[in-house]
Amino acid sequence: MLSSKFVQCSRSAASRLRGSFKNGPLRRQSVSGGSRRNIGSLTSKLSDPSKRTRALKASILTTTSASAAALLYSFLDQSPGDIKPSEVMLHNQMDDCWIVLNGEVYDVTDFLQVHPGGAARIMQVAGRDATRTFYSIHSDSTLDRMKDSLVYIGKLKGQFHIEEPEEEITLREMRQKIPPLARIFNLSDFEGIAKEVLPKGTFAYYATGASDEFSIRENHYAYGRVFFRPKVLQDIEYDVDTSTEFLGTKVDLPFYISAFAGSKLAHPLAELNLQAVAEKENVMQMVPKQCSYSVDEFFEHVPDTQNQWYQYHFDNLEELNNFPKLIKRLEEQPSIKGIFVNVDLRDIGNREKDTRQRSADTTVSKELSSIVTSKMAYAKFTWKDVDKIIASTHLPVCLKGVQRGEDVVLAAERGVKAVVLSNHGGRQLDFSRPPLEVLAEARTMLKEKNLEDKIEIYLDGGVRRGSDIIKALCMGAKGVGMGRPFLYAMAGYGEPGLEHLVQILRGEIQNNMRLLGVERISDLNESLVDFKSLQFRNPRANDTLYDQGYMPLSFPAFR
Ligand code: HEM
Ligand SMILES: Cc1cc2nc3c(=O)[nH]c(=O)nc-3n(C[C@H](O)[C@H](O)[C@H](O)COP(=O)(O)O)c2cc1C
Repeated sequence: MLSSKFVQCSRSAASRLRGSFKNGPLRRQSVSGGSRRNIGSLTSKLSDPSKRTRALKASILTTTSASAAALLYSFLDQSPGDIKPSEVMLHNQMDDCWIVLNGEVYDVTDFLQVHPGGAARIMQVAGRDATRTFYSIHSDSTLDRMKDSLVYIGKLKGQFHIEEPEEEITLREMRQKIPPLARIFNLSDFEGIAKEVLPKGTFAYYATGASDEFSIRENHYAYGRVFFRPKVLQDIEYDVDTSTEFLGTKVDLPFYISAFAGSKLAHPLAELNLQAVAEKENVMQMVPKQCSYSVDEFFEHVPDTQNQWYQYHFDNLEELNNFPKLIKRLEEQPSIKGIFVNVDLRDIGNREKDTRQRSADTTVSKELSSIVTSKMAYAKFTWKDVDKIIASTHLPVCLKGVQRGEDVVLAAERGVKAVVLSNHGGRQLDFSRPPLEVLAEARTMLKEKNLEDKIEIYLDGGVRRGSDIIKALCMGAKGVGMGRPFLYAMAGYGEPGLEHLVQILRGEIQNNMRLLGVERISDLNESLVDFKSLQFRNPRANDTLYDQGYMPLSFPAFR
């Protein structure tokens, strides 16, 4: 029998948002209660002499007029509840930064240095009302969770005059003309639409690779170097079976929704959209650490019967030390069938497209454009830590971001249950090889050591067609992950877009299987592909005459 929780969750993400949350609908939280609670400690922070000096110094740096200085002095004495927008606007520097959230003014100067999204993101709204920007990215619980890291200044008096930016007006108009889903034939179509309906900055954040973006392109081109060797005249039914097992869990399709930050920029319901579609289609969802909802908020909406993995990475040593606590929480969550820990994040990749776009934003000062996002010192994380994690849980422990055959062998020898061959969608080390190439290498090395059955191999990056998925499975992958296609589909069309994406891939996979002459996923094998050219990387020489003459395939037209 279905539990009431299951019934609740089988509805669409949107209907759930309208009122079925156990603790009331997700909405902006009024911070007034919380901020009052914090006033004691915050006032004491303000009365901290070093903070006063810093505020004073910053104001002298940022203001030149005597009246502005007078304003500052008056602030030092004032009680919360009467800070004018004009005053907030004075605090818009790295060493003196205020923002407004839900009508409350916060000093975030110190927080800038530790903000997981980097200082530059906050500086784009320094001295301004950040509410809209903040909630377009963060979960409703983030503010409550992090309040102790901010210094509360007081209540805003009046409002900021906010003009709707021109870009937003244009995007709204584009959305009114968006092609119907019936005109979306493939995953690239979603990308073409997302480019037109997302703010430039958001699209750049999604689309960016690292440096010169060789890896991001090669991820995809590698699939173009593998061709099929179909078997004809096979005794197969038309109704082919696309189901398979991931780490012993039955799923209906051989791909999964990979983990990615920033879903809320694509759609307000963010990961709940993904969860709803994954549940409906019995597709594996890898839940990201950087989810738009807290762990408890999110799992409240996940039925016990759903299949999910959890992705985690260690921003700092504290997170590594606290991991056993999180593992306990994940073990209590029946939907979680595996933990995937990133091993490709010793530093953040040089994501130039994203950085360049931000620097082009006229609202960002020159000084700011030189600040690179998220220059974080990720925690040192070694094979010994992997051993400890494996020993601490009964959940399968898996590694995401492995990039050479030798490391797959090491992982198998140590009891890691699965690896994802991935270069983070080309966002980390440029010129790291396409995962499809690493797959071929890893399979050979595992075979040599008789370790083939000890570990499952998944891969992600550049997968855009059902045929890509089939090729990877033929070459020995257990399943294939995708990131950007889901973000793009969600950005244009929300949950129906995601549903459409799954249907497109299902159709392509079934079609390919029939034409290859196989009935089941387990029938896919190396004899069905010719990958002799896989190693012949040719990062497409610029054949400009040819390129100009070639008529490219086009995206759907706007109405
Ligand atoms: C409005 C200004 C802000 C912007 C534009 C912004 C942007 C971002 C972005 C883009 C990320 C994701 C980082 C990544 O993908 O690598 C992030 C993460 C994060 N930010 Fe902010 N942020 C802002 C203000 C704040 C404030 C005021 C807080 C604290 C109250 C905060 C707390 C966090 C936390 C905890 C994370 C880690 C992910 C999470 O747990 O949600 N941010 N931020
Ligand atoms: C915008 C964006 C954010 C991402 N954030 C994360 C993340 O937080 N954790 C993670 O393990 N991988 C993250 N990834 C990488 C994806 O999990 C996946 O490896 C990659 O998207 C696969 O390439 P594809 O986008 O070409 O399918 C992110 C990818 C994108 C595009």
